[in-house]
Amino acid sequence: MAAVTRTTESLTPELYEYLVAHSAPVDPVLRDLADETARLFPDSVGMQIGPEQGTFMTMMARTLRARDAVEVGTFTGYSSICLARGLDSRNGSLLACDVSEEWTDVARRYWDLAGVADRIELRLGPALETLQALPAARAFDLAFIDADKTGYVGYWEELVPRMRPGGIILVDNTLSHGRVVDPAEDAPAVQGIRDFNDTALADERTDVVMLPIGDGLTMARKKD
Ligand SMILES: C[S@@+](CC[C@H](N)C(=O)[O-])C[C@H]1O[C@@H](n2cnc3c(N)ncnc32)[C@H](O)[C@@H]1O
Repeated sequence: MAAVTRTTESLTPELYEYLVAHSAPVDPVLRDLADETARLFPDSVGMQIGPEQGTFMTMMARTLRARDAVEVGTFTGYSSICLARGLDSRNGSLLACDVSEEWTDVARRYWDLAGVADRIELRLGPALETLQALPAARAFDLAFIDADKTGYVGYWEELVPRMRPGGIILVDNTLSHGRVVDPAEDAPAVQGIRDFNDTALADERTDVVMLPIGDGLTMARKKD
């Protein structure tokens, strides 16, 4: 292994709180959405991205001046609102893919409240089929993958060719809560993430960095 010059700090709960408090504040719509999701779906609320990740994704969309974005795994809409807010306000569009009508019904309500409903198109159904059915010319500046972990390699293979040069793919949960490095861990979801991480690293069409945001956020840039 190459010499390590400096490592990332481990975050204590106090440090994490400080980090969130010193990032752009979460607005009332996202706060209400997080609260309602916790109330309606207490066993699933952990699937939602955290506030600093949401802010980072909005900034990423703005920095890229992204017009066309796609999300694989929408749930109740937190990450889709963060992405949509960063898109070009005149002609930005986000294709949101999910299988759950129940969860995305909540998302639809909050897209209205956040004022981004006009720039989000929801497609219900297995996301791999949705992506495979897109017209050949459909291209993206920004993509976010956050659905079934065993499907990540398939989503990657569909999305990389559709990314514009310089486009960014963000991929969630790439540390699998630390389980990626546990040799005794052989759950399909963890193996799916390991396979994805190896696939992305070996892919010569992109440059990749894993960021210690949330449960690990991989950022891949399509080469020019
Ligand atoms: C981790 S959650 C997404 C969380 C969301 N990005 C957020 O920040 O609130 C994963 C989502 O993927 C969806 N999903 C699971 N398998 C899927 C599939 N094959 N195709 C499309 N969506 C799928 C689930 O219904 C769920 O809403």
